[in-house]
Amino acid sequence: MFIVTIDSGTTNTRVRIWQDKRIIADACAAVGVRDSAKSGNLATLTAGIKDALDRALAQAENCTLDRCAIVASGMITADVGLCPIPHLSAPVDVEQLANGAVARHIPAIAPQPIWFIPGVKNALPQVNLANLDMMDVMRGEEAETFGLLALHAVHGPAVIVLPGSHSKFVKIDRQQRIAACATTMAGELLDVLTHHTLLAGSLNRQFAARLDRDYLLQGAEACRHTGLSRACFSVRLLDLFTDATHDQKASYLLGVTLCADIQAMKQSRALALTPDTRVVISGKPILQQALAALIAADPFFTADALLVDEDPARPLSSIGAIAVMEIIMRQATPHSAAPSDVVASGDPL
Ligand SMILES: O=C(O)C(=O)C[C@@H](O)[C@H](O)CO
Repeated sequence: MFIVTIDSGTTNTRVRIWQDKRIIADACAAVGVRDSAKSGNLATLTAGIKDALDRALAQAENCTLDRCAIVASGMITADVGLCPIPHLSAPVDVEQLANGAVARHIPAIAPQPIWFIPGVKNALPQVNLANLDMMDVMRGEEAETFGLLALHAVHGPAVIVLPGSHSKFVKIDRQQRIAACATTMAGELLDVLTHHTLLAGSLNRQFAARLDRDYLLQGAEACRHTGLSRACFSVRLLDLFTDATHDQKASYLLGVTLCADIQAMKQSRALALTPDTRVVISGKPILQQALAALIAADPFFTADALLVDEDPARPLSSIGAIAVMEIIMRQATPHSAAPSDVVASGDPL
């Protein structure tokens, strides 16, 4: 039996084919829900996923589509995705995630149903301005979270940090459930500032290759003291009036943006962090090191953060999706696709 995992976000989709817990083929497509949101239909997204699936299948020896179970996670289950599913309300464990998965026939992609994993939201009966800070959502990171828990000896209570375009801070409770999360737009912010503002000139349109800890901490301090916007402009001043290197300027900007992340994590009423809460950081090494350095320098925290390595052979999103798929296959859940579940790519959203 082969398992195909489809990890589809806002701009990119990755298809991997697995056999015996090993990736035997993979392909990427520059499509995501941004395409369907822009066009108002699913044609580009569907065609991109199908193309990536075909390319992956062409690499996979002895594997044909009819021998595959297919499982998908990410923004693909959002209102502008291939299979809109409401978020499950936290707390959610991996079994509940599997029970909430929906099978849907999408003949333009595969003859068999695709299992879609729902996202997770914080439990809040009604959202208003007074409690907005307690609300949060994720789609895709729930699979990554359970992937991380499957691979590493992390026991709740803990907060798992998944840095990305949207950084997620995911609270795990004692029962190894997702209890709540908080999202920031640190990755997108850093990307926009580095590539699409005046700072692009000061930073040569590049992120830091190596972390300069002093500049990181100074950037964070400036953000705390003068606010995000002024601290960002200080990168230009470093460029105009000092001989700071590229890595120093880029580390400073990293400190500015991540300072706001640490603040979000500490202030979140949904995460309810205490000084001794275990913080576990995944993601790119430079982001891990930067967040760990900011936590080490922050008197609020009494414990060092734990860094977990990313293994390209065992991507968290796929490991989590496979854990969900294995539960589905074990249970042989009867709620497979009804005829009304059939989606055609030309359907309007
Ligand atoms: O659930 C939604 O609708 C989101 O917008 C969540 C988004 O932040 C993703 O988690 C990014 O990966």
